Amino acid sequence: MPRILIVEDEEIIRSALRKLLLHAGYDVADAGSVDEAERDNNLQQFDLIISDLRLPGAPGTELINRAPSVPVLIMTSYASLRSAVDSMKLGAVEYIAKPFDHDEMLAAVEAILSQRRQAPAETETDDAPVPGASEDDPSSIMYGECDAMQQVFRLIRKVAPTETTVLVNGESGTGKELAARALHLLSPRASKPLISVNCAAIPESLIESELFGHEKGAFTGAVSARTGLIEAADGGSLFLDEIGELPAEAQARLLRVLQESEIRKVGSTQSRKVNVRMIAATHRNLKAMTRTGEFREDLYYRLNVVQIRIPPLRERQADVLGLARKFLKRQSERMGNPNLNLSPEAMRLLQRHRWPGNVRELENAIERACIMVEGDVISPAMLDLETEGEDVNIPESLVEGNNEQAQDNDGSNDLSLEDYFQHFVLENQDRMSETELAQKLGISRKSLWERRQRLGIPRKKSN
Ligand SMILES: Nc1ncnc2c1ncn2[C@@H]1O[C@H](COP(=O)(O)OP(=O)(O)OP(=O)(O)O)[C@@H](O)[C@H]1O
Repeated sequence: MPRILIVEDEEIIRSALRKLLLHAGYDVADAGSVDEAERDNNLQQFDLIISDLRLPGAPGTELINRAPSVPVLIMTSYASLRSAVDSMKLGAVEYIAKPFDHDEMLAAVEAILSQRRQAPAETETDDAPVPGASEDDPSSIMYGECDAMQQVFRLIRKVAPTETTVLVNGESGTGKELAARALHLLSPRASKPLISVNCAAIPESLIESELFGHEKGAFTGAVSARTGLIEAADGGSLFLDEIGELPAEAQARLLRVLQESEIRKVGSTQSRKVNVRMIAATHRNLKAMTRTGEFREDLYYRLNVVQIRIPPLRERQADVLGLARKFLKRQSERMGNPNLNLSPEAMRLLQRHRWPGNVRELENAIERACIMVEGDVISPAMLDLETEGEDVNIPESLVEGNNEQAQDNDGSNDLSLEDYFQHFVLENQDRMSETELAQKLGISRKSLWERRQRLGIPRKKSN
Protein backbone atom coordinates (compact mmCIF):
# COMPACT_ATOMS: atom_id res chain seq x y z
CA MET A 1 0.00 0.00 0.00
CA PRO A 2 1.60 3.34 -1.02
CA ARG A 3 2.62 5.52 1.94
CA ILE A 4 1.81 9.21 1.76
CA LEU A 5 2.90 11.98 4.12
CA ILE A 6 0.78 15.15 4.34
CA VAL A 7 2.51 18.30 5.62
CA GLU A 8 -0.07 21.03 6.17
CA ASP A 9 -0.49 23.46 9.04
CA GLU A 10 -4.18 24.17 8.48
CA GLU A 11 -5.95 21.57 10.55
CA ILE A 12 -9.15 21.48 8.47
CA ILE A 13 -7.37 20.91 5.17
CA ARG A 14 -5.01 18.38 6.72
CA SER A 15 -7.75 16.23 8.18
CA ALA A 16 -9.92 16.44 5.02
CA LEU A 17 -6.98 15.37 2.88
CA ARG A 18 -6.09 12.62 5.30
CA LYS A 19 -9.63 11.24 5.14
CA LEU A 20 -9.70 11.45 1.36
CA LEU A 21 -6.44 9.53 0.98
CA LEU A 22 -7.29 6.92 3.63
CA HIS A 23 -10.61 6.37 1.91
CA ALA A 24 -8.82 5.92 -1.41
CA GLY A 25 -6.74 3.13 0.17
CA TYR A 26 -3.44 4.86 0.95
CA ASP A 27 -1.44 4.59 4.13
CA VAL A 28 -1.27 8.15 5.48
CA ALA A 29 0.84 10.06 8.02
CA ASP A 30 0.67 13.80 8.64
CA ALA A 31 2.54 16.72 10.18
CA GLY A 32 2.07 20.45 10.66
CA SER A 33 5.54 21.60 9.60
CA VAL A 34 8.68 20.40 7.86
CA ASP A 35 10.53 20.00 11.15
CA GLU A 36 7.70 18.03 12.72
CA ALA A 37 7.52 15.82 9.63
CA GLU A 38 11.22 15.07 9.87
CA ARG A 39 11.22 14.59 13.63
CA ASP A 40 8.37 12.06 13.62
CA ASN A 41 9.11 10.14 10.43
CA ASN A 42 11.77 8.65 8.27
CA LEU A 43 10.96 10.76 5.21
CA GLN A 44 12.61 8.40 2.75
CA GLN A 45 10.12 5.64 3.49
CA PHE A 46 7.25 7.52 1.87
CA ASP A 47 6.15 7.04 -1.72
CA LEU A 48 4.84 10.58 -1.89
CA ILE A 49 4.87 13.73 0.22
CA ILE A 50 2.06 16.23 -0.22
CA SER A 51 2.98 19.54 1.33
CA ASP A 52 1.65 23.04 1.58
CA LEU A 53 4.15 25.57 0.24
CA ARG A 54 3.87 28.01 3.11
CA LEU A 55 4.21 26.51 6.56
CA PRO A 56 5.36 27.71 9.94
CA GLY A 57 9.17 27.48 9.76
CA ALA A 58 10.74 26.09 6.61
CA PRO A 59 8.65 26.21 3.42
CA GLY A 60 7.27 22.96 1.98
CA THR A 61 9.83 23.04 -0.83
CA GLU A 62 12.50 22.29 1.75
CA LEU A 63 11.16 18.71 1.81
CA ILE A 64 12.56 18.28 -1.69
CA ASN A 65 16.06 18.67 -0.23
CA ARG A 66 15.36 16.66 2.89
CA ALA A 67 13.83 13.69 1.04
CA PRO A 68 15.53 13.82 -2.34
CA SER A 69 14.30 10.45 -3.55
CA VAL A 70 10.63 11.06 -2.68
CA PRO A 71 8.34 12.97 -5.03
CA VAL A 72 6.85 16.04 -3.41
CA LEU A 73 3.49 17.39 -4.48
CA ILE A 74 3.23 21.05 -3.51
CA MET A 75 -0.10 22.66 -2.69
CA THR A 76 -0.45 26.39 -2.69
CA SER A 77 -2.81 29.13 -3.60
CA TYR A 78 -2.30 31.92 -6.10
CA ALA A 79 1.12 31.05 -7.47
CA SER A 80 0.98 30.50 -11.18
CA LEU A 81 -0.58 27.22 -12.06
CA ARG A 82 2.13 25.56 -13.99
CA SER A 83 5.55 26.78 -13.22
CA ALA A 84 5.47 27.57 -9.54
CA VAL A 85 7.58 24.65 -8.61
CA ASP A 86 8.59 23.06 -11.86
CA SER A 87 12.22 23.88 -11.39
CA MET A 88 12.29 22.11 -8.06
CA LYS A 89 12.13 18.75 -9.66
CA LEU A 90 14.71 16.93 -7.66
CA GLY A 91 12.20 14.15 -7.18
CA ALA A 92 8.94 13.95 -9.07
CA VAL A 93 7.52 17.23 -7.94
CA GLU A 94 4.07 18.22 -9.05
CA TYR A 95 2.00 21.22 -8.21
CA ILE A 96 -1.63 21.66 -7.31
CA ALA A 97 -3.45 24.91 -6.66
CA LYS A 98 -5.75 25.33 -3.68
CA PRO A 99 -8.65 25.01 -3.56
CA PHE A 100 -8.55 21.68 -5.36
CA ASP A 101 -11.38 19.23 -5.69
CA HIS A 102 -11.11 15.65 -4.53
CA ASP A 103 -10.95 14.11 -7.99
CA GLU A 104 -8.22 16.50 -9.02
CA MET A 105 -6.12 15.60 -5.99
CA LEU A 106 -6.62 11.85 -6.38
CA ALA A 107 -5.77 12.06 -10.09
CA ALA A 108 -2.56 13.98 -9.30
CA VAL A 109 -1.58 11.48 -6.60
CA GLU A 110 -2.28 8.49 -8.83
CA ALA A 111 -0.37 10.03 -11.75
CA ILE A 112 2.72 10.64 -9.61
CA LEU A 113 2.63 7.20 -8.03
CA SER A 114 2.19 5.42 -11.35
CA GLN A 115 5.01 7.46 -12.89
CA ARG A 116 7.18 6.43 -9.97
CA ARG A 117 6.24 2.78 -10.45
CA GLN A 118 7.14 2.91 -14.14
CA ALA A 119 10.25 5.09 -14.10
CA PRO A 120 11.34 6.19 -10.67
CA ALA A 121 13.77 8.85 -11.86
CA GLU A 122 12.11 9.92 -15.05
CA THR A 123 9.27 12.32 -14.54
CA GLU A 124 9.75 15.00 -17.14
CA THR A 125 7.25 16.04 -19.75
CA ASP A 126 7.72 18.03 -22.90
CA ASP A 127 6.39 21.08 -21.11
CA ALA A 128 8.52 21.14 -18.04
CA PRO A 129 12.22 21.33 -18.52
CA VAL A 130 14.39 20.11 -15.66
CA PRO A 131 17.21 22.01 -14.06
CA GLY A 132 19.45 19.83 -16.22
CA ALA A 133 18.25 21.96 -19.11
CA SER A 134 20.50 24.66 -17.69
CA GLU A 135 23.41 23.25 -19.66
CA ASP A 136 21.35 23.82 -22.72
CA ASP A 137 19.87 26.84 -24.31
CA PRO A 138 16.70 28.95 -24.13
CA SER A 139 15.64 27.09 -27.27
CA SER A 140 15.28 23.90 -25.23
CA ILE A 141 12.67 25.71 -23.15
CA MET A 142 10.87 27.81 -25.73
CA TYR A 143 10.62 27.62 -29.49
CA GLY A 144 11.92 30.44 -31.70
CA GLU A 145 13.74 30.31 -35.01
CA CYS A 146 13.04 33.80 -36.31
CA ASP A 147 15.52 36.67 -35.91
CA ALA A 148 13.45 38.42 -33.26
CA MET A 149 13.39 35.34 -31.02
CA GLN A 150 17.05 34.58 -31.65
CA GLN A 151 17.73 38.09 -30.36
CA VAL A 152 15.65 37.33 -27.25
CA PHE A 153 17.57 34.09 -26.71
CA ARG A 154 20.91 35.89 -27.00
CA LEU A 155 19.83 38.33 -24.31
CA ILE A 156 18.55 35.54 -22.06
CA ARG A 157 21.85 33.66 -22.42
CA LYS A 158 23.75 36.79 -21.45
CA VAL A 159 21.66 37.87 -18.48
CA ALA A 160 20.63 34.50 -17.03
CA PRO A 161 23.95 33.64 -15.30
CA THR A 162 24.04 37.04 -13.54
CA GLU A 163 22.14 38.21 -10.47
CA THR A 164 20.54 41.06 -12.39
CA THR A 165 16.87 41.86 -11.95
CA VAL A 166 15.04 41.48 -15.25
CA LEU A 167 11.83 43.03 -16.49
CA VAL A 168 10.12 40.97 -19.19
CA ASN A 169 7.76 42.94 -21.36
CA GLY A 170 5.25 41.75 -23.91
CA GLU A 171 1.62 41.25 -24.76
CA SER A 172 -0.41 38.56 -23.09
CA GLY A 173 0.39 35.05 -24.31
CA THR A 174 3.74 35.90 -25.91
CA GLY A 175 5.75 33.64 -23.60
CA LYS A 176 6.90 35.97 -20.80
CA GLU A 177 6.55 33.25 -18.21
CA LEU A 178 8.55 30.83 -20.35
CA ALA A 179 11.27 33.47 -20.73
CA ALA A 180 11.37 33.83 -16.94
CA ARG A 181 11.68 30.10 -16.63
CA ALA A 182 14.56 30.09 -19.11
CA LEU A 183 16.28 32.86 -17.13
CA HIS A 184 16.00 30.76 -14.00
CA LEU A 185 16.98 27.43 -15.52
CA LEU A 186 20.04 28.91 -17.21
CA SER A 187 21.18 30.52 -13.97
CA PRO A 188 23.30 29.10 -11.14
CA ARG A 189 20.06 29.03 -9.14
CA ALA A 190 18.52 26.37 -11.38
CA SER A 191 18.44 23.69 -8.70
CA LYS A 192 16.65 26.02 -6.28
CA PRO A 193 13.00 27.04 -6.41
CA LEU A 194 11.47 29.21 -9.08
CA ILE A 195 8.35 30.64 -7.52
CA SER A 196 5.94 32.27 -9.95
CA VAL A 197 3.39 34.65 -8.56
CA ASN A 198 0.68 36.27 -10.59
CA CYS A 199 0.06 39.61 -8.92
CA ALA A 200 -3.24 40.02 -10.77
CA ALA A 201 -4.62 36.73 -9.52
CA ILE A 202 -4.25 37.41 -5.80
CA PRO A 203 -7.03 39.33 -4.10
CA GLU A 204 -5.71 42.78 -3.24
CA SER A 205 -6.30 42.31 0.47
CA LEU A 206 -4.10 39.19 0.55
CA ILE A 207 -1.21 40.23 -1.65
CA GLU A 208 1.03 41.43 1.14
CA SER A 209 0.59 38.41 3.37
CA GLU A 210 0.96 36.05 0.40
CA LEU A 211 4.20 37.66 -0.73
CA PHE A 212 5.78 38.53 2.60
CA GLY A 213 4.10 36.06 4.96
CA HIS A 214 2.47 37.03 8.22
CA GLU A 215 2.76 36.52 11.93
CA LYS A 216 0.12 34.80 13.97
CA GLY A 217 -2.64 37.29 14.79
CA ALA A 218 -1.41 39.91 12.28
CA PHE A 219 -5.00 40.26 11.06
CA THR A 220 -8.35 38.55 11.52
CA GLY A 221 -8.01 35.03 10.23
CA ALA A 222 -4.23 34.85 10.68
CA VAL A 223 -4.49 31.91 13.05
CA SER A 224 -0.89 30.86 12.61
CA ALA A 225 2.30 32.38 11.22
CA ARG A 226 2.91 31.72 7.50
CA THR A 227 5.94 31.90 5.28
CA GLY A 228 5.48 34.21 2.29
CA LEU A 229 6.18 33.34 -1.33
CA ILE A 230 9.32 35.52 -1.37
CA GLU A 231 10.79 33.54 1.50
CA ALA A 232 9.79 30.31 -0.23
CA ALA A 233 11.95 31.42 -3.18
CA ASP A 234 15.01 31.94 -0.95
CA GLY A 235 18.12 30.82 -2.82
CA GLY A 236 16.18 30.69 -6.08
CA SER A 237 14.23 33.08 -8.28
CA LEU A 238 10.94 34.87 -7.83
CA PHE A 239 8.87 35.57 -10.93
CA LEU A 240 6.38 38.37 -10.36
CA ASP A 241 3.96 38.25 -13.28
CA GLU A 242 1.62 41.18 -13.93
CA ILE A 243 3.78 43.37 -11.72
CA GLY A 244 1.79 46.42 -12.88
CA GLU A 245 -1.13 45.16 -10.79
CA LEU A 246 0.74 45.31 -7.50
CA PRO A 247 -1.02 47.68 -5.09
CA ALA A 248 0.88 50.69 -3.70
CA GLU A 249 1.66 49.30 -0.23
CA ALA A 250 2.98 46.05 -1.65
CA GLN A 251 5.10 48.07 -4.11
CA ALA A 252 6.71 49.88 -1.17
CA ARG A 253 7.44 46.62 0.63
CA LEU A 254 8.85 45.04 -2.51
CA LEU A 255 11.15 48.01 -3.00
CA ARG A 256 12.57 47.39 0.45
CA VAL A 257 13.21 43.75 -0.43
CA LEU A 258 15.10 44.83 -3.54
CA GLN A 259 17.08 47.51 -1.72
CA GLU A 260 17.92 45.63 1.43
CA SER A 261 17.46 41.96 0.55
CA GLU A 262 15.31 41.68 3.66
CA ILE A 263 11.71 40.80 4.25
CA ARG A 264 9.51 41.60 7.17
CA LYS A 265 6.36 39.53 7.63
CA VAL A 266 3.08 41.35 8.04
CA GLY A 267 2.67 41.99 11.76
CA SER A 268 6.33 41.40 12.55
CA THR A 269 8.93 43.82 13.83
CA GLN A 270 11.83 41.66 12.75
CA SER A 271 13.41 41.39 9.33
CA ARG A 272 15.01 38.37 7.80
CA LYS A 273 17.65 38.30 5.04
CA VAL A 274 16.59 36.64 1.82
CA ASN A 275 18.60 35.80 -1.26
CA VAL A 276 16.20 35.95 -4.18
CA ARG A 277 16.70 36.84 -7.82
CA MET A 278 13.76 38.87 -9.08
CA ILE A 279 12.24 38.56 -12.51
CA ALA A 280 9.16 40.66 -13.18
CA ALA A 281 6.84 40.74 -16.17
CA THR A 282 4.13 42.99 -17.46
CA HIS A 283 2.05 43.64 -20.56
CA ARG A 284 1.62 47.24 -19.45
CA ASN A 285 3.80 50.28 -20.01
CA LEU A 286 5.28 50.64 -16.53
CA LYS A 287 7.15 53.79 -17.45
CA ALA A 288 3.89 55.47 -18.42
CA MET A 289 2.35 54.16 -15.19
CA THR A 290 5.08 55.91 -13.20
CA ARG A 291 4.00 59.20 -14.80
CA THR A 292 0.40 58.75 -13.68
CA GLY A 293 1.52 57.68 -10.21
CA GLU A 294 0.12 54.15 -10.59
CA PHE A 295 3.56 52.59 -10.28
CA ARG A 296 6.45 53.77 -8.11
CA GLU A 297 9.24 55.24 -10.15
CA ASP A 298 11.96 54.04 -7.76
CA LEU A 299 10.60 50.49 -7.98
CA TYR A 300 10.43 50.73 -11.75
CA TYR A 301 14.12 51.60 -11.97
CA ARG A 302 15.04 48.84 -9.53
CA LEU A 303 13.18 46.25 -11.60
CA ASN A 304 14.10 47.53 -15.01
CA VAL A 305 17.83 46.84 -14.83
CA VAL A 306 17.63 44.73 -17.97
CA GLN A 307 14.51 44.65 -20.07
CA ILE A 308 13.62 41.76 -22.36
CA ARG A 309 10.84 42.42 -24.82
CA ILE A 310 9.05 39.36 -26.16
CA PRO A 311 7.63 40.27 -29.57
CA PRO A 312 3.98 39.55 -30.37
CA LEU A 313 3.41 36.52 -32.60
CA ARG A 314 2.38 38.73 -35.54
CA GLU A 315 5.98 39.96 -35.57
CA ARG A 316 7.29 36.40 -35.77
CA GLN A 317 5.34 35.16 -38.74
CA ALA A 318 8.22 32.85 -39.69
CA ASP A 319 7.73 30.91 -36.45
CA VAL A 320 3.99 30.29 -36.67
CA LEU A 321 4.13 26.96 -38.50
CA GLY A 322 7.05 25.71 -36.42
CA LEU A 323 5.15 26.47 -33.22
CA ALA A 324 1.99 24.91 -34.65
CA ARG A 325 3.90 21.70 -35.46
CA LYS A 326 5.38 21.61 -31.98
CA PHE A 327 1.95 21.92 -30.36
CA LEU A 328 0.47 19.42 -32.82
CA LYS A 329 3.16 16.87 -32.01
CA ARG A 330 2.63 17.27 -28.30
CA GLN A 331 -1.14 17.04 -28.58
CA SER A 332 -1.06 14.02 -30.91
CA GLU A 333 1.24 12.23 -28.46
CA ARG A 334 -1.15 12.98 -25.64
CA MET A 335 -4.06 11.68 -27.69
CA GLY A 336 -2.17 8.64 -28.95
CA ASN A 337 -2.68 9.60 -32.61
CA PRO A 338 0.72 10.25 -34.23
CA ASN A 339 -0.83 10.70 -37.70
CA LEU A 340 -2.54 14.02 -37.05
CA ASN A 341 -1.51 16.75 -39.46
CA LEU A 342 -2.58 20.11 -40.89
CA SER A 343 -4.18 20.51 -44.31
CA PRO A 344 -2.43 22.99 -46.67
CA GLU A 345 -5.42 25.37 -46.27
CA ALA A 346 -5.15 25.17 -42.48
CA MET A 347 -1.45 26.05 -42.72
CA ARG A 348 -2.25 29.03 -44.94
CA LEU A 349 -4.86 30.22 -42.46
CA LEU A 350 -2.38 29.95 -39.60
CA GLN A 351 0.09 32.07 -41.53
CA ARG A 352 -2.52 34.70 -42.41
CA HIS A 353 -4.04 35.08 -38.96
CA ARG A 354 -3.05 38.11 -36.82
CA TRP A 355 -2.88 36.22 -33.49
CA PRO A 356 -4.18 38.84 -31.07
CA GLY A 357 -3.88 36.22 -28.29
CA ASN A 358 -0.33 35.39 -29.42
CA VAL A 359 1.24 31.96 -28.78
CA ARG A 360 -1.43 31.03 -26.26
CA GLU A 361 -4.12 31.51 -28.90
CA LEU A 362 -2.18 29.30 -31.34
CA GLU A 363 -1.66 26.64 -28.70
CA ASN A 364 -5.37 26.66 -27.82
CA ALA A 365 -6.42 26.54 -31.48
CA ILE A 366 -4.26 23.47 -32.15
CA GLU A 367 -5.40 21.74 -29.00
CA ARG A 368 -9.05 22.36 -29.86
CA ALA A 369 -8.57 21.21 -33.45
CA CYS A 370 -6.93 17.97 -32.30
CA ILE A 371 -9.97 17.23 -30.20
CA MET A 372 -12.51 18.19 -32.88
CA VAL A 373 -10.83 16.47 -35.82
CA GLU A 374 -12.44 13.39 -37.30
CA GLY A 375 -9.78 11.46 -39.14
CA ASP A 376 -6.22 12.67 -39.32
CA VAL A 377 -6.30 15.96 -41.21
CA ILE A 378 -7.04 19.30 -39.53
CA SER A 379 -8.97 21.66 -41.79
CA PRO A 380 -9.30 25.48 -41.32
CA ALA A 381 -12.79 25.14 -39.83
CA MET A 382 -11.43 23.02 -36.98
CA LEU A 383 -9.01 25.74 -36.01
CA ASP A 384 -12.02 27.91 -35.31
CA LEU A 385 -10.09 31.16 -35.48
CA GLU A 386 -11.99 34.37 -34.98
CA THR A 387 -12.35 36.37 -38.17
CA GLU A 388 -10.61 39.69 -38.19
CA GLY A 389 -12.64 42.86 -37.85
CA GLU A 390 -15.68 41.08 -36.47
CA ASP A 391 -17.68 43.62 -34.55
CA VAL A 392 -20.11 42.66 -31.84
CA ASN A 393 -22.37 45.37 -30.65
CA ILE A 394 -22.54 45.36 -26.87
CA PRO A 395 -25.71 46.89 -25.51
CA GLU A 396 -25.13 49.77 -23.11
CA SER A 397 -27.00 47.95 -20.35
CA LEU A 398 -24.57 45.08 -20.57
CA VAL A 399 -21.48 47.23 -20.55
CA GLU A 400 -22.50 48.87 -17.33
CA GLY A 401 -24.08 45.75 -15.91
CA ASN A 402 -22.82 42.87 -13.83
CA ASN A 403 -22.55 39.20 -14.52
CA GLU A 404 -26.15 38.36 -13.77
CA GLN A 405 -27.44 41.09 -16.03
CA ALA A 406 -25.23 39.81 -18.76
CA GLN A 407 -26.61 36.35 -18.33
CA ASP A 408 -30.21 37.56 -18.30
CA ASN A 409 -29.72 39.47 -21.49
CA ASP A 410 -27.69 36.77 -23.09
CA GLY A 411 -30.39 35.08 -25.15
CA SER A 412 -32.15 38.19 -26.41
CA ASN A 413 -28.96 39.83 -27.63
CA ASP A 414 -27.45 36.69 -29.04
CA LEU A 415 -24.28 37.47 -27.16
CA SER A 416 -22.84 34.71 -25.00
CA LEU A 417 -21.53 35.50 -21.55
CA GLU A 418 -18.03 34.70 -22.75
CA ASP A 419 -18.40 37.05 -25.73
CA TYR A 420 -19.63 39.73 -23.40
CA PHE A 421 -16.77 39.15 -21.01
CA GLN A 422 -14.22 39.20 -23.80
CA HIS A 423 -15.52 42.37 -25.39
CA PHE A 424 -15.94 44.17 -22.12
CA VAL A 425 -12.38 43.39 -21.12
CA LEU A 426 -10.97 44.31 -24.52
CA GLU A 427 -12.80 47.59 -24.61
CA ASN A 428 -12.02 48.70 -21.09
CA GLN A 429 -8.68 47.28 -20.13
CA ASP A 430 -6.69 50.28 -21.27
CA ARG A 431 -8.49 52.67 -18.99
CA MET A 432 -9.26 50.37 -16.07
CA SER A 433 -7.05 48.45 -13.71
CA GLU A 434 -7.66 44.73 -13.22
CA THR A 435 -9.39 45.55 -9.94
CA GLU A 436 -11.78 47.97 -11.62
CA LEU A 437 -12.49 45.54 -14.45
CA ALA A 438 -13.24 42.77 -11.97
CA GLN A 439 -15.50 45.06 -9.95
CA LYS A 440 -17.44 46.13 -13.04
CA LEU A 441 -17.86 42.53 -14.09
CA GLY A 442 -18.91 41.55 -10.60
CA ILE A 443 -16.22 38.89 -10.28
CA SER A 444 -13.00 38.53 -8.27
CA ARG A 445 -9.59 39.51 -9.64
CA LYS A 446 -8.62 35.87 -9.44
CA SER A 447 -11.55 34.78 -11.54
CA LEU A 448 -10.91 37.62 -14.01
CA TRP A 449 -7.38 36.35 -14.40
CA GLU A 450 -8.48 32.74 -14.73
CA ARG A 451 -10.98 33.66 -17.44
CA ARG A 452 -8.35 35.62 -19.31
CA GLN A 453 -6.17 32.52 -19.28
CA ARG A 454 -8.98 30.20 -20.32
CA LEU A 455 -10.21 32.39 -23.14
CA GLY A 456 -6.73 33.43 -24.29
CA ILE A 457 -7.87 37.04 -24.24
CA PRO A 458 -5.36 39.40 -25.72
CA ARG A 459 -4.72 42.73 -24.12
CA LYS A 460 -4.18 45.80 -26.22
CA LYS A 461 -0.58 46.71 -26.64
CA SER A 462 0.22 49.52 -24.28
CA ASN A 463 3.92 49.98 -24.90
N1 LIG B 1 8.16 30.34 -27.75
C1 LIG B 1 7.30 29.45 -27.25
N2 LIG B 1 7.49 28.14 -27.45
C2 LIG B 1 6.62 27.23 -26.98
N3 LIG B 1 5.52 27.54 -26.28
C3 LIG B 1 5.30 28.83 -26.03
C4 LIG B 1 6.17 29.85 -26.49
N4 LIG B 1 5.69 31.04 -26.08
C5 LIG B 1 4.58 30.79 -25.38
N5 LIG B 1 4.33 29.47 -25.35
C6 LIG B 1 3.19 28.82 -24.71
O1 LIG B 1 2.10 29.74 -24.80
C7 LIG B 1 1.39 29.83 -23.56
C8 LIG B 1 1.47 31.27 -23.03
O2 LIG B 1 2.81 31.53 -22.64
P1 LIG B 1 3.16 32.34 -21.30
O3 LIG B 1 2.24 31.94 -20.20
O4 LIG B 1 4.62 32.21 -21.07
O5 LIG B 1 2.79 33.80 -21.82
P2 LIG B 1 2.73 35.17 -20.99
O6 LIG B 1 3.29 36.20 -21.89
O7 LIG B 1 3.39 34.98 -19.66
O8 LIG B 1 1.17 35.39 -20.85
P3 LIG B 1 0.37 36.28 -19.75
O9 LIG B 1 0.89 37.68 -19.88
O10 LIG B 1 -1.05 36.17 -20.18
O11 LIG B 1 0.65 35.65 -18.42
C9 LIG B 1 2.04 28.82 -22.63
O12 LIG B 1 1.30 27.63 -22.64
C10 LIG B 1 3.42 28.63 -23.20
O13 LIG B 1 3.91 27.34 -22.91
